[in-house]
Amino acid sequence: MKSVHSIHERIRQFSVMESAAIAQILSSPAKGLCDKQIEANRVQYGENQMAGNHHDTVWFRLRRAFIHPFSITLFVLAVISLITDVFLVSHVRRNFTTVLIISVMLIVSGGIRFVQEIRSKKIADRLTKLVHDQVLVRRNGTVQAVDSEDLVVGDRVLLRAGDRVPADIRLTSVNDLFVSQSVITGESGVFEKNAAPLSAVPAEPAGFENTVFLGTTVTAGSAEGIVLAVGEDTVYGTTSSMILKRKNGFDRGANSIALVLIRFMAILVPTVFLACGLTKGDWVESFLFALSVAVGLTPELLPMVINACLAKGSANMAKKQTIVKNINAMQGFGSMDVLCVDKTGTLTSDHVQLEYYMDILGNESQKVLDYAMLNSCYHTGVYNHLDEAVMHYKTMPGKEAYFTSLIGRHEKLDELPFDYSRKAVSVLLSDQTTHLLIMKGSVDAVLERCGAVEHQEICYPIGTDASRHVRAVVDEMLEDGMKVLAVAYKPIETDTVTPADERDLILLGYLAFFDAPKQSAVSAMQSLSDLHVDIKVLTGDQKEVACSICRRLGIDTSFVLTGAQLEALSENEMPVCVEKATVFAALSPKQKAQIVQVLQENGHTVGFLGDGMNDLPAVVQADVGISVDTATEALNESADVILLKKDLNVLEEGILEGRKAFVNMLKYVKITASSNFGNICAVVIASILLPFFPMTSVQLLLLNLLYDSLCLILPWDHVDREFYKKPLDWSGRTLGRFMLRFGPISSVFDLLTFAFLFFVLCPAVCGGPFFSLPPESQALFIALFQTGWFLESMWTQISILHLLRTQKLPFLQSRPSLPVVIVTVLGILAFTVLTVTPIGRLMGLCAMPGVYFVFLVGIVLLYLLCVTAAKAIYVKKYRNLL
Ligand SMILES: Nc1ncnc2c1ncn2[C@@H]1O[C@H](COP(=O)(O)OP(=O)(O)OP(=O)(O)O)[C@@H](O)[C@H]1O
Ligand SMILES: [Mg+2]
Repeated sequence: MKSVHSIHERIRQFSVMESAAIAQILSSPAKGLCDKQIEANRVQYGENQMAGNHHDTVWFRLRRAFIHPFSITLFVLAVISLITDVFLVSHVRRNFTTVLIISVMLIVSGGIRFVQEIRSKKIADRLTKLVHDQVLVRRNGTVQAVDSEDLVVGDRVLLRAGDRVPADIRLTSVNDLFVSQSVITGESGVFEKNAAPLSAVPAEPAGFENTVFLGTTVTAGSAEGIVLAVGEDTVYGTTSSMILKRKNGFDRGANSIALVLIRFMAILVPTVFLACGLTKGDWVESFLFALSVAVGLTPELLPMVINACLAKGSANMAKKQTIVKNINAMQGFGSMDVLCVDKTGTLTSDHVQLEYYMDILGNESQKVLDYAMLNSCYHTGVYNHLDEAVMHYKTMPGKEAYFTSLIGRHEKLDELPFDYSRKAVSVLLSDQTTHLLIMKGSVDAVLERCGAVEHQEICYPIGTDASRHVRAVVDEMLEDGMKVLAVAYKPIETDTVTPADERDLILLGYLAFFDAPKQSAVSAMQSLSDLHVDIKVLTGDQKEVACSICRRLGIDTSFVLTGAQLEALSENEMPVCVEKATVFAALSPKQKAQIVQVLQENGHTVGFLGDGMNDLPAVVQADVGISVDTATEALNESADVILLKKDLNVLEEGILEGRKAFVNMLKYVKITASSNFGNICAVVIASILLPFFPMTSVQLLLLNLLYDSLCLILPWDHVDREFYKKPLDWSGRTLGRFMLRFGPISSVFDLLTFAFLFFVLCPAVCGGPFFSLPPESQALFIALFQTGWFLESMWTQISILHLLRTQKLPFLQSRPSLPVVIVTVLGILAFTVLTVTPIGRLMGLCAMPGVYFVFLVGIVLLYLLCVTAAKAIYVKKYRNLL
């Protein structure tokens, strides 16, 4: 096994070399690789893909379609029958039919699976293409955008703020490059990188100051570098399986379902084996029969039905502006009961406007705007809506020349990029005569670094009095829901800046941004709360602004928690307070994630919708991380779901689709498992009482396969509103009770059928009770009995599907979709006809006398009546059917 951090030898060696030497060794000229070299390097150093993606090929799907417990059981049966029916018997008695039938079943079931898998894969591929990661590289002398998976060692990559680093890259030139590499090293905070060779090879990834690693994010600046390692050779590739947080809610649910079924099997299968073995003495046949029972009990098409439901759901969501990147997150969508959102763009319009630029007393001031413009223009961090709003002034008619000349007169020397814990950004500029440090940021962050205030070109030392004045001006704007930033500056001698220089600044004034509350958010929130999804607002903005906006949108602001208050909470208070509050303000990125985590620990399935770099930790932490397509690449890369439009209404539709897919999955699992369980119980009893097997292994498997194939239509079924008006639980928790309530009812009717067949119908047709008959008539007796049960099982299973797919009266109050009706009706007809065809005869089935169908209709109706009553009791007791 590889060590936790395995740094590729090439990266280690090259870290101490000049970049020109590296370029020569990797034959990577300054104008980039040529096509021939790209292919050569791909062959030599490999592709930029992780193992998981590689293996998801057509071959992989083919293997998955054909190798699983169901097909293996069939295969074992085929081999055994090959030995007993073909090899061990004389030439004349040789019989290939069973082997043939089983082989056909194998191919058909694998084929259906395969087609379905390929369809799902196609949908998934199409969706991921929509959100593909693109990188800028220099190739053939031009700069072009390519998929990050196409990168090869030796490529020259260009990086900008907001990018997710696409490979392990040695930097060749940098421009104030800052990266956040917590994915690799676990340390939070941003680190500056440079392009100079190191003096010695460091031991830890954190020490490689001239290398950026796959998976880390560029928070500020820009750079160019040569790719040294791709795919699994990267540090991320060797550690990702350990570090990457898996969204495993889905697997957890699937496992808990499997566990319930395994428990049932563990009891039933040995019972069948022993019962048959002891009563019939044929242990080999009993073993095969028990094996088929085990297979019969599993909803073996479950993975396929799930895939089909999820793929169908995600395709529907794509039509509604929601792209599901991680298909397993669909389940999260179905069970999500708390949705955390940020403020800008979600609750407010996305167009933030700079409304006022003013001095410390609140009068308009051109100097404040000029300094803000210089700051926004020259810092190279991830741009957000605030910078855009400032820069917008540059394009105003008549102002362009003024601002262009202002910016032209200044030259940038250095910067301290924006980060969400400091909540401020500084740039160091030179205007030929002096060096000027200009800072803009949250009022608190800037004010605590100021030693003086400036009014009409005169500086006054800051006193307690001044800060009270400052507060008065700012508070008024905050109350109106404005976002306020402070601007400060100081002349400085040096050519570079460090955080220590950010003190004794002179406060110049404020910028007030207006961000109108979005009226459509009100109705969206109402419909989300109708769907029982709680909304919580998590913002980095000040409490006053957040409250003002929330109040205008009708969000409860009676209990608001700020970042500082959150920090002061004890371990016991935390879960209670987080549960109670609906608005959280002045949060750091880490606190956003912390809140999501606390909510998860409280038992919620949490979604998080955000669009900034500061939302990244929370998006990763959430069960469903949602971002917007205009968000930075790093965020989109980590999100499970991407909205093409940042709008809560879009999300509501997504949630509904998720839940519908989910209901159809649950229908399949619960209905199939319970009717299989009922059948198996009847088999156990019958095999003890009867002198022969109530059904052959092959018949049992065929019944199972036919029924399950019909269920493949379920993803296309309508879903009743009652089922999706609340978040759903994906687990085996209620599966057991569902099976135990509905399964035995079907067993009772199976046993009634057995009695009718054994004591009435078969003796009447064959001319006497079983034991009094000669062997040929006994064979007919058995065939009639087995066919009778085959039909009864099939008819009841299909009709029960219609009964249990809804809480209401089937057909009258809740209609299944047309495809479901067609498939099930045709299914019943086809399988009934099958019993009189030559294929049916090969499987030991035979034509039933007409009178049996009269009995069959009667017994199915009686069965449906009983289940309807049981359903009413079940719904009354547990309030929900599925
Ligand atoms: N470009 C910027 N320059 C200076 N300061 C900034 C900038 N962007 C944000 N800030 C400061 O950081 C704080 C938090 O940022 P922001 O309001 O974007 O957080 P947020 O959680 O993303 O908010 P929202 O919920 O509205 O999206 C702001 O209130 C502001 O003080
Ligand atoms: Mg934001």
